[in-house]
Amino acid sequence: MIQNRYVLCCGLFASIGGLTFGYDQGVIANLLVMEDFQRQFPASPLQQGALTAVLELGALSGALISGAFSDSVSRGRSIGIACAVFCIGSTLQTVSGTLGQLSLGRLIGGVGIGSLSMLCPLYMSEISPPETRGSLLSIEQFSIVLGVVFGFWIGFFTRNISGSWSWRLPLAVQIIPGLLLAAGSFLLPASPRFLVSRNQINEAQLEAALIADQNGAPGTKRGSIWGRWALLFTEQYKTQTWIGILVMFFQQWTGINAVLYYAPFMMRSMGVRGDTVMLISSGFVSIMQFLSVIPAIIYIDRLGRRPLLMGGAIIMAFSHASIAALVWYGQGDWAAHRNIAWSAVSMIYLFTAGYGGSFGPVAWVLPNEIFPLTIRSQGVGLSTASNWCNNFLVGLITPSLISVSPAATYMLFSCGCVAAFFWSKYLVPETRGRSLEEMDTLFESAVGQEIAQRKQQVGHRS
Ligand SMILES: O[C@H]1[C@H](O)[C@@H](O)[C@H](O)[C@@H](O)[C@H]1O
Repeated sequence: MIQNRYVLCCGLFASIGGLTFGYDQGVIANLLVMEDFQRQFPASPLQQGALTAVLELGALSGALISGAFSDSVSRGRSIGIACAVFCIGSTLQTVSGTLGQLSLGRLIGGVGIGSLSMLCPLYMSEISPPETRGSLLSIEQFSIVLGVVFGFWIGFFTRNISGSWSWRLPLAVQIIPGLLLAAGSFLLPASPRFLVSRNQINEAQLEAALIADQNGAPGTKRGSIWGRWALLFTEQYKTQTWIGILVMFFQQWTGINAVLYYAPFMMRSMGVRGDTVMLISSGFVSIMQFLSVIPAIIYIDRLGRRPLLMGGAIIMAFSHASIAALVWYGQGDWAAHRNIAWSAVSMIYLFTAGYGGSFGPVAWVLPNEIFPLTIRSQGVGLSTASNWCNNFLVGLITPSLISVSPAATYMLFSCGCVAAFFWSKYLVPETRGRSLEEMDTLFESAVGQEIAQRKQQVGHRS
């Protein structure tokens, strides 16, 4: 990857989008327990849940809206617009004085985040060569988790500032990456001519050439927006569409967010108290997620996507099942079962490591490499929407499940991981090292022909 510094720099820069996504997820855990925040926004448990969920619903619409419209303007311009929406939402959150304003800010910010979570990996996939596409796209996950780590620790350190700056400051900080990406987005779209001259013809060039070509060269007509959405479910493309939707479905039903959002709750039920709860649950869980994505970035293009998915699914299924057994055994009296409690905590870390090296990054890689150019924005938009939709559903049902039976909750997620294993083994084709053209043979579609034709057109015009 280092060999192609230009691609790496553009990819790294675009991955700032992931940072905004993770930051928002990381920061909320701390805000909800801050004194001044609770005084300013007294909220029932239901309202607290709604405050978390409203961002996910905004993000879900953001991903779908961008999927529909990002073909009308360049990828770079779309990223710029999404950043502007994100910054407006973040500013509103920072200055808000009522729960309504704060929720509106999170809704608007969510639309920006959802759009960025779809647009940035899409852009990254289009500029990267096949040999390093997996690693480059895994940087999206790296950025998301780096954002979670920053969000958590910034909130953790500002929580003792007196007055409303304790929570306004961490909310304001997120505007910085938003502004940075917005400013840089104007430089992002690569010039086809420039890349062709460097012998780096790939999807980014094709896209840029298509956008520049308002009338569309012969054979490049892309149909109406609705027509392209409908194409997703035709015989020719439905395999890719379902892989995109399901990889995000399984990512969420591994239970990662149940662990992230509700780990403090579980730690408390094990008798751990005070700041330590936050630290060892949210704080260290996110650090573990961050550390475990590093081997995935290094090995994803050597080992392939499927081995990572299958290996991760086994580790996660085992960890969840062990937690279920330990919790079931020890929950009656944690004080008498301290070792069991700490074994369960260590299984949470094992689960997170398994997730961080598999479904965490791979779910951001796969959807971005399997769709043909004609329907790529819509396909990636729908897959990303599946991420947010399932994220929302898991968040919605987990508290009720845990209140009924924590052990059964972990067993449910263990079953999700077992299903994810069989799905990866039997239904996911290996995309490692294949150029986007070669996806044809995998999916038996005409994608490659379309791309090859476009490349020729770009080559001729340059
Ligand atoms: O890949 C990300 C990441 O793992 C986040 O920590 C999680 O909160 C998201 O839901 C997921 O899509």
